[in-house]
Amino acid sequence: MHKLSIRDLDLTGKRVLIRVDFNVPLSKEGTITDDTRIRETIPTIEYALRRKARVILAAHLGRPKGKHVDAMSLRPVVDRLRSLLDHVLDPDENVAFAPDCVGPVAIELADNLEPGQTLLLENLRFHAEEEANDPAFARQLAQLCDIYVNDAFGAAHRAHASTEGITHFVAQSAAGLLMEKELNYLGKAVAEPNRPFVAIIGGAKVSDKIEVINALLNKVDALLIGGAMAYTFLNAQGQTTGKSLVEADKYDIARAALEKAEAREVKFLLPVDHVLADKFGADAKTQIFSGTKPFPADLMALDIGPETIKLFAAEIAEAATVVWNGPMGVAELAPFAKGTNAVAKALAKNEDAISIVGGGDSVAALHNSGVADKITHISTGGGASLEFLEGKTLPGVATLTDK
Ligand SMILES: Nc1ncnc2c1ncn2[C@@H]1O[C@H](COP(=O)(O)OP(=O)(O)O)[C@@H](O)[C@H]1O
Ligand SMILES: O=C(OP(=O)(O)O)[C@H](O)COP(=O)(O)O
Repeated sequence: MHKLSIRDLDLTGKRVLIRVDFNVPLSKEGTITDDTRIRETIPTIEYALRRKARVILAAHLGRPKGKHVDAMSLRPVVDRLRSLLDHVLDPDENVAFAPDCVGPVAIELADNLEPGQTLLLENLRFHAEEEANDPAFARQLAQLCDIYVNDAFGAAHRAHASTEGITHFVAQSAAGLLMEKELNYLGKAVAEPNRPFVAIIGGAKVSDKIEVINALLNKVDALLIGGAMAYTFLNAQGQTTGKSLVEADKYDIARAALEKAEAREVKFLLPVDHVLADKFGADAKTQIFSGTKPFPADLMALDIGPETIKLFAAEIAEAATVVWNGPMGVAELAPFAKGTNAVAKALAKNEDAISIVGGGDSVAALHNSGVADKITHISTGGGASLEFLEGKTLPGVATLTDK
């Protein structure tokens, strides 16, 4: 990588702001259900603390849309972070928390940090200026630090104030250890992928990821679509899908992708059966529904069905490289986790293939399926890894200081 690395810098005594991706899945009660993203950043934080940096951590959680939302506070992350840093911190040392990511309190807490101490800032996205990449807000973040490090690979596809704007107001911007690891691994894995190359896309961020599908069609031999993403495609093909999540303004993109797949002879597999539910909840009434007839109007699809599982598993068994982002259904609720678990197991079974799984919820689901240790690379980025594989320049990387 031709970008400055945290390893190139003298951190001693400096206020080092590390942008991390702590966008972890939370239970309804607000407990962290998968801490992979926090764990994966520990080497960078530890590296800085051991060199006596004054560490300031900045992150987002969820999509609060510029408002303070209690359920999306980063405060619950403090305890987990403290325990994961136990081997580095003094026994009586705590991770400090700033209730706002900018402003006088954040400045005072950052200035008062001693070398080797850590401060976590409240959710950046409680300010609309973060996603708007507002220069004045970026400058406020920059005022907190002497050096900026981006370790948030999972958010590197966003040109936000904390991932892009801030770099214009600090002297040095470097990649963290996790960022370097992800870029190195993903860069090598897909430069010359072993074929057949299969991509599996699911999840709920349809408008973000549907555009990526078009680009992936230039690279892959087969594309398997599950999760909420599937219903925009089925709808675009004329099937009515009840109350399933669809994004009607994306039909044209969906149709174009289907046509491109046909023209390029890329296998494009959509679910052929579904688990339909009367509501979004663990106690929903469910039924299996197959075929192309209209779904009952009052039901929604929350998982792929058994025939689809067979179809997808057969494709995965033949693959030499598999990239997977986005659960096949609402995997955080047990009645709708079967499809995701089955895909995870199919991936684990194909031990000869290079398998790459990315995304906050996908990785959480992978851990729940009990086969995470059989996956070649678990990435902390879903959308970010897809955009990187597609060959796009990630704004959060492009803007770092050149070596
Ligand atoms: N059929 C579906 N209908 C509604 N939501 C779904 C469906 N399938 C998956 N989801 C939701 O998708 C979310 C994960 O999607 P996404 O954020 O794109 O994945 P990742 O975090 O792995 O990148 C989960 O919260 C899950 O409930
Ligand atoms: O969870 C994330 O992305 P992912 O769901 O694609 O893995 C990142 O933290 C980015 O979050 P965003 O998609 O709300 O910008």
